[in-house]
Amino acid sequence: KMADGSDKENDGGGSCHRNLPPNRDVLVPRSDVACRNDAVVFVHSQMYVDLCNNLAKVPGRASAVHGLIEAYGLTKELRLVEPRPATVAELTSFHSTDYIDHLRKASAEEDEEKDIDVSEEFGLCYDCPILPGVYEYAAMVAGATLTAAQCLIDGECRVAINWHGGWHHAKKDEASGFCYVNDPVLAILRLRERFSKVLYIDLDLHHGDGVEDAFCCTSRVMTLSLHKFDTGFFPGTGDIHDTGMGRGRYYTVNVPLRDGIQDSQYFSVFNKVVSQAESCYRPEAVVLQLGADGMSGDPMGCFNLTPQGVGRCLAVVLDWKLPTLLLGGGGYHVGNTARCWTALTAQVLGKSLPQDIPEHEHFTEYGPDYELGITPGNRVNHNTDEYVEEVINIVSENLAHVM
Ligand SMILES: CC1(C)CN(C2CCCC2)C(=O)N1c1ccccc1/C=C/C(=O)NO
Ligand SMILES: [Zn+2]
Repeated sequence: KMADGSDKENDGGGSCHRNLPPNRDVLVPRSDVACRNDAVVFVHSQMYVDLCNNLAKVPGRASAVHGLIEAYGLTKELRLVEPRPATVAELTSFHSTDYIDHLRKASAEEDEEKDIDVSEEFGLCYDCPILPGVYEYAAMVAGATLTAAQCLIDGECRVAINWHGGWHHAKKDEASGFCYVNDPVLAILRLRERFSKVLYIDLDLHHGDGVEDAFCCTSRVMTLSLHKFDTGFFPGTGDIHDTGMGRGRYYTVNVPLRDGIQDSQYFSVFNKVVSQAESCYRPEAVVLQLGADGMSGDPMGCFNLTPQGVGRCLAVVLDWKLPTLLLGGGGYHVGNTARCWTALTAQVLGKSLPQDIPEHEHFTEYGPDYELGITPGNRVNHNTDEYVEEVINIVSENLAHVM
């Protein structure tokens, strides 16, 4: 049974003629669902940073992110909570037992014994090589995200952060896009035990396909992704007309964008779409994936955003005063990813930061300017105002079906 008495299967959702008991969802005053504690939980341990450093796709990124947050003195303002690895039971609340068993066995093998063609079947091949220890890494990242979600459920905080999570491509029984375990899905399933409606927002450059797939048939979770959508660009899903299925129809929102978008246009699209989604869906909790591979200077070289632009999007979400889980994701320029997530961490804390990067272990990553801000490049923007207006109109029409 879910928190609101609905069954897992029967989500009691649907469009305007919802058959929910009227007095459950409408009359609950919003203050009841937001917690009164304004602490900010930050999931961290040295072992966790070391694990992420060695096994995540971008070696050394975890310690650069943590190092900059610490160098700016923000860890003193955060409530640091140690992560613990997710249990098999937690991992299989979404992933298949076969897949998790395979991941665990393959991860334990030494390199030479690995039987490459067997690992094909679970998507564990080229993009997602089975590195020794990848199971421990994936279980710890999932456990960290679940730890953050639990803090929100227990009212320990209003915002909880795990910058080393956000692996949004992993599927029920398949690794994908270098994501082995889908920690956002696990967190949403956990939040659903306490909150009847969860809004997932994905601002990574790539479409959040794994999370969308997990919840495409239910109205209890709305997934909303802004991403690059172009022929041949990974993962290839996230078309504007993909709006979910069955009871989940209209509760999947896709905002496909082109190369070169900058802060002002991105914020304008975000603000119109996400504000309408919040006001018609009225979620009780939010999961926000903030992958930083859309930053100007990222080797993906697609979007042309800065931490300031994403910060304006974050401000809209924080203004709702709902339990909010912040996750990382992509981000392949180590310095810019650290700049982005440090700036966002400070924003959550209501702290303004000096532009000069403080002296610290990773100082050299920030040359030649050694400043916190990122300036947008002067690349061509393929998002015409007409295109953006059309996208907003189509998404807005779809959202009108959500009551
Ligand atoms: C292997 C990495 C993850 C790194 N990378 C680039 C970055 C700069 C140099 C290589 C990719 O394009 N990758 C991918 C390869 C295949 C499929 C997906 C991705 C990325 C997914 C993602 O970011 N989702 O949010
Ligand atoms: Zn990405």
